[in-house]
Order: sequence, then C-alpha cells, then structure tokens
Amino acid sequence: MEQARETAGLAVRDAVVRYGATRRRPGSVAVDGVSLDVAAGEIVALLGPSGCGKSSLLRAVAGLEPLASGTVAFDGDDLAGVPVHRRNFGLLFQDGQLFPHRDVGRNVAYGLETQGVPRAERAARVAALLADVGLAGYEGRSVATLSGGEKQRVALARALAPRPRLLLLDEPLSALDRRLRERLAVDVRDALRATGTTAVFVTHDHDEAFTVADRVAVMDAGRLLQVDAPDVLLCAPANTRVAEFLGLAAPDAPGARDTSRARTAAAATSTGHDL
Ligand SMILES: Nc1ncnc2c1ncn2[C@@H]1O[C@H](COP(=O)(O)OP(=O)(O)OP(=O)(O)O)[C@@H](O)[C@H]1O
Repeated sequence: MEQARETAGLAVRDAVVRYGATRRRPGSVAVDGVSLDVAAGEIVALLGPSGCGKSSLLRAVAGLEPLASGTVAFDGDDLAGVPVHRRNFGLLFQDGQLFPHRDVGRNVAYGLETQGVPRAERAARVAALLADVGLAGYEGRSVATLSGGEKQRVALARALAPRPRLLLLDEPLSALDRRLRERLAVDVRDALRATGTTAVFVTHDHDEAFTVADRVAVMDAGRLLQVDAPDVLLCAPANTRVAEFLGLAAPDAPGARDTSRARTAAAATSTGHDL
C-alpha cells in the first residue's frame, strides 16, 4: 500500500468512515483504514463495485462526511475541522445540476463571480474553459436546450472555473449511455490535463478508470486492494480479487498474475484500443 509522503497534493492516512455509530454501537464501517496519496496534477480513479465505499471516501475527503479516525491533508495541512467551503476543492456529481435560469456562460462563470473576478477576465476564462470541454461558443445557450452529455461538459467547466486545488468527481458520467461515456471520459481526461487539475475520479467502470486516470485505486469492502498505473494493474493484478474485478481472471483461477488476457488487455490499453 501507499507509503507516507509529505509531497504537494492530497494525503489520506488510515481513513475510517462509519455510519450509524452511537455511544453504544460502533455502527457499520464504509471506509476501513484507507491511505492514499494524490500528487499535484495527478488524476487518480477510485474503482470498485457498488457499495465498496468509494463515495464515502470521496465525501470524507471533501469534508461532507466526518472521519471516525485517520486524517486528510492537502499540501501538508491537516484538514480536520476545515469545512467544505474552505477546502478550495471542486465537486462534480452524476447530475451536474446546472442553474436552470442561467445560460451556459453564466453557469460556468458562477464561481468566478463569487471570487470577484473582473468581467473581462471572466469572459476570457469562460471561453477558454468551454473550448477545453469541447463547447466553444456555447456561452449564450440556454441549459434547457443541452443534451445530457453537453450538460455534464458544462458542469465540468463550471467545476474547473474557480481553479480548485483538487477536483472530486463522483461517477460524473454514469447517467450517460455507453458510447457517450467513452467519448466523454477522454474529454474529461484532456480537460483535467489541459488545466493541470489534481483530481479523484470515482467510478465502477474499469474502462472509464483506465481512460481517465494516471493511477487507479481498486477498492473493495472499504479497503484499497491495489493502487497502480493502468498498465501495471492489467499486467500484474495484486491478487485474484483485483483480477476478477478487472475481468482478467475467473473467480476460481489459482493465480491472477501474468494471464494472457491481462497481457492482451495491457497491449490494448497502451495502444488506445477497446478491450
Ligand atoms: N448515509 C449513509 N448512512 C448509512 N449507510 C451508508 C450511508 N451512505 C453509504 N452507506 C453505506 O456505506 C457503504 C458504502 O457506500 P458508498 O456509497 O460509499 O459506496 P460506493 O462504492 O460509492 O457505492 P456506489 O457505487 O453504489 O455509489 C454501503 O454499504 C452503503 O449502504
């Protein structure tokens, strides 16, 4: 698992999230002692099956869920007691929830208005961000006229606009159909890279995780099983559970490492083809 590092970026140490705890009962554990580093400018995907604790971990990093124990730090500063709106993190959920009465440009500009960015600079930054998400010139469009994919692109631009030091994305593409998801995953990655944004991207879809992320953290039952670059995960899954979840091994296979399917998958990933 991850070694403690005092580098720029996010550092989660031994994080535990519980639900339903009372003075008499410990409650149920959703996140069970997770440690994870995300370096400045890095994109990490949290990948795992439904209910494994991905959103709980993301919400704890955001400050939306309290930690039962452990720490979350950014650039070396412990964030215990720092409320959500003081963390300077951006959040993007499955339904980007645009403001219906603002046009596209004013949706993207929202965070810049609250930061007091002057009008001319606002307009330039909005135009650049819309170009980054593939919607150049959409400023005047009503959000009611946008497709689902366009809405999520606008939501991404709005989340990036205030230049958050960390962007937390919780299944941002899962409401879209498969083909659109594949295209948008590439565009999300490109927009995050173009803006140099540090990000944690939650998904249960391994293709999406491999497309978007520099490293993928595979999670199961509240714990991280492996954190590695996509090609390493595919060539050398740490155990059968990881291989199984990546679709590389049958549940009763004796060992997961170096299967021919893993090698094929790694080759496909490195050449950018679908598996
Ligand atoms: N507010 C809550 N109160 C009680 N239990 C919760 C709450 N939120 C989540 N849980 C439980 O914690 C566990 C982890 O849930 P979480 O939503 O973090 O998983 P997930 O991996 O994000 O799942 P999904 O992919 O389905 O969204 C689950 O057993 C869930 O039922």
